[in-house]
Amino acid sequence: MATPSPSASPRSSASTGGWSKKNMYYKTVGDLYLNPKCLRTIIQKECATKKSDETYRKYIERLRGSPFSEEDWKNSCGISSKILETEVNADHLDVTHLICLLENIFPWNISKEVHKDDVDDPVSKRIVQKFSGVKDLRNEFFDCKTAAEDSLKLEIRTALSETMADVEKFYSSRMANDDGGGSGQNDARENIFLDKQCIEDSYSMLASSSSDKQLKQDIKKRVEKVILKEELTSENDKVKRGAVFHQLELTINKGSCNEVHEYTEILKNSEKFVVVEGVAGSGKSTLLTNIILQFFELQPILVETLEQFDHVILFECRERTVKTLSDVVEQLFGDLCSKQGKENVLEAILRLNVLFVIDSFDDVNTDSYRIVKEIIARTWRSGCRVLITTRPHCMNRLKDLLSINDVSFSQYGINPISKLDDQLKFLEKYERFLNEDNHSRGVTESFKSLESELQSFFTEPVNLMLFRHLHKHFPKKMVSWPKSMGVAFDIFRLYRKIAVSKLSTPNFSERENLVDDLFNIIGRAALELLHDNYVTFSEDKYKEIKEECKIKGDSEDAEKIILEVVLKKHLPLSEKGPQYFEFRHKIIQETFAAHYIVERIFAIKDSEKSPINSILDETSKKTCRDGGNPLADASHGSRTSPTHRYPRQPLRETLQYVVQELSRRSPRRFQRHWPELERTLQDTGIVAASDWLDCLRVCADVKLVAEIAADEMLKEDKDVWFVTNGREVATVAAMLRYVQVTRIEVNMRSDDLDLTRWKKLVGRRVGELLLVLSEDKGDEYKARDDLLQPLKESKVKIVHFDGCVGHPDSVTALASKAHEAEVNIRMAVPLDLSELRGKYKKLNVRTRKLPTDACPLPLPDAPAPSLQVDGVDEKFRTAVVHTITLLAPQNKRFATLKLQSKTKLSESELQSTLRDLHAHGIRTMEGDRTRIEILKRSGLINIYIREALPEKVEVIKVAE
Ligand SMILES: Nc1ncnc2c1ncn2[C@@H]1O[C@H](COP(=O)(O)OP(=O)(O)OP(=O)(O)O)[C@@H](O)[C@H]1O
Repeated sequence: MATPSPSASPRSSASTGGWSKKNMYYKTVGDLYLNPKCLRTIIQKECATKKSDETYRKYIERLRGSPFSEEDWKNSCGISSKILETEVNADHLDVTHLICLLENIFPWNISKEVHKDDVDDPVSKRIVQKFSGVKDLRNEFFDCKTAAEDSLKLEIRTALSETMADVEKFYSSRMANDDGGGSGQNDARENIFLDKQCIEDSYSMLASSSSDKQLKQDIKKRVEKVILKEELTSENDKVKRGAVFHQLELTINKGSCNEVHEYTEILKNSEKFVVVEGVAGSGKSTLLTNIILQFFELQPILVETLEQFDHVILFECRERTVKTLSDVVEQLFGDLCSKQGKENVLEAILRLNVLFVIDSFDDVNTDSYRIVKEIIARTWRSGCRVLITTRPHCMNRLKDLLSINDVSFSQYGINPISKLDDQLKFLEKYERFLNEDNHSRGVTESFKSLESELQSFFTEPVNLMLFRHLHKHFPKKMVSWPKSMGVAFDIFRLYRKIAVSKLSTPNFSERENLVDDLFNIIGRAALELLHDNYVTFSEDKYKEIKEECKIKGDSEDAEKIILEVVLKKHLPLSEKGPQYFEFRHKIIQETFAAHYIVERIFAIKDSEKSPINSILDETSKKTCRDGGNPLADASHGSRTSPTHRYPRQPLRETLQYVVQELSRRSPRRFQRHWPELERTLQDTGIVAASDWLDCLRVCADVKLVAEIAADEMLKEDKDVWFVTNGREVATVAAMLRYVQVTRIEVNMRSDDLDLTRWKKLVGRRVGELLLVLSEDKGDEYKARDDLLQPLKESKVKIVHFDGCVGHPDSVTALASKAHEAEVNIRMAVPLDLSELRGKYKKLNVRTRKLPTDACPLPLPDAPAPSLQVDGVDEKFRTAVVHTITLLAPQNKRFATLKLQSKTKLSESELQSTLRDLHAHGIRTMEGDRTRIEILKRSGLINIYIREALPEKVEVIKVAE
């Protein structure tokens, strides 16, 4: 291994002149990457007769001449059996699986005389053993980083070079036997071994402070040029992304509730993979670009632990200009790659701490899917991490891919922007940046004046952006905007208006007709591209659309303007990479395609039997590109109608927008075409309950969709429906029209709950309801009594309530519907809870100190309630005793008593408090003896008061 020259010392050790421990560590990690590399090359040689689409299981079965029984297969391959059953490419296999493959292939190749001289004392067997040895050392190294620093590193290197030497000998003699030596031998060597020196040199370049700085500067310049700003429309409204970025919240789903996190915590945990799932337009790509801008210090760094990465590499799955991961690397490190070779540079990069940022897994094509798999396989045991986004319907597919590769990951969802305050902040940022203060007041005022139900439709950034644009173009119409969840049709109307305004033809209706003709062409192109799974397309395709528009358009200008309005040129990060084109947003492509289908439906004669299928079949016939859709089979497999030539999965959202637009424009036509539409939706993979729920989110006001979603939920025995955000309030309310289930569990921030939608849900619910209303930290005593009022007139049965209550009417509402319930109340003001008597099986009350002049408000006594006093401060004794005695039930018995304080309370004060309470006759049912318990982590204090009062009250600290 070459020793780095002083000039190439990495930046972290620039002052000391030597390699830092971190860099040595990653250098060794890098060496270990030669191990799988070498293994893969051997596999390729040993599998010379394997067909490219043949799985390894099938290949081994072919070698042995008979299929495996399931048991034999599992015995032969153990944990690798699953992946070898489906994988066809060694690049996607990790060391464990590669070794297993070699173990299974060598014996057959020996018996089949591929290695005829290797029968006695087989060298191949020793090679496999040696690789296993390196693998064990490698695992030890990764599991124990401290030990890895010293002797282990040496051992690894020795074992690795011995293995390599054996491999080289083994294959060299074979090559010599095969073709008499000469050039063949060298070729064989080159195939097996990467150029270590080049890797070393690239690594030095990437890791040394001066050249790394230069490389980063070069990339930074391109990032600045390509992603620092976003062009919103063609109307000269470029914004600096950092200035308008709304701090999104992320959620982690914990069963029935969502845990909310700031987006800045996204890399805080240590999982190798972080998956961010979000509906169309929820801000996934924007989040990633924001992280990239932070990494290159084009914005202040807020994302925790981002600084620990040496490089960030962006890969967009909709890309079609690269075929391998080394191509992706070449896009960024072009010069270095032309000197050292892109594969060597990639190997060097994998020794560093690199964050791979992969956007839109749902858009993968055959090539980009291969690259994603390569990233998974090659970053599995390195210092690299991966951040990947997807729309929800491909989440399961991504999960399968990760789990088949044994990759653990954390999964976040993007929280909808539900609070009015946040929605306004989002809008204001854009207007302030675009320097449209007066207009801004207009936009935000206009938004404020919308009915709250309408406001609650704008929970995705893309919708809020649309609101801005619509306000600008249809200011008067905003008030009368229809209360449908969908905005797709409005997107289309907006673009039509912008396009019409760009034309110079004096006659308005002529302009409109021209735009309609041109949008028809663009809509058809949008559909054809989506049909073939293309979100980005080449310049040739762009020119083709342009030519067609030219034929239709009266003037060349018209077609130019319109293409500029709807499409955009995508600038690649790489200087030399080919440019490509796309719609301004995928949603725009989808809405244009949907509009095209709807227009065709309108134009078709009533007698036409299956208009939607005819339109789609016609599209299939026209398109001849093989867009490759690796997710199609797995995500809906047998659900795809065998009668269609191509999978229709890429049209999933488009057809949902068709439902939305058609039902809005012509309920009669919609009813008539629904049976066919339903089947077509199924062909796109909308089959399971979760798929229909997804569809319902887009068209919640479409009764037919709600009915199917509800039915599917029941068919799948989903007898408890969970509601964790505003979207689910709407979808569950829609389904409740048709079906009642055993229980509905609502667990969300009260701020995210829109009153109008909530009233609908409560009004339609008959039966059990679990209601947990949480507040942001610090706001635990903010009551939303308005949310409890609708309970009064409802037919719900509250079985669990957790929330803050601030008015006696809310207690009455709760008491009227609670039955055998667990009730956890935070009292915002002193309240009489006696109405709850007989309604609960457990009552936990939290309160702050009551005012000195408050009168007694005894809690019900059976079953004994629990009480927690929050916000206890240093001089607490009197106030705490006063509060507890005022709330004590008639029999003075509490189940438990707790105090919560932000500051450390003095033990003697606590002991005196307990004595005072004892003197007032207060007792607790829990606790074997009188004592005080301080919980170490939370600081919560349990007070146990039994009859016997020891002279010195024990204060003990316990771990939770
Ligand atoms: N956090 C944000 N702050 C400000 N604007 C945002 C934010 N997120 C998204 N936007 C705006 O909304 C638009 C749509 O967002 P984005 O493209 O990131 O959504 P997406 O989830 O990646 O959509 P898709 O799944 O359709 O690809 C962006 O072009 C941007 O203008």
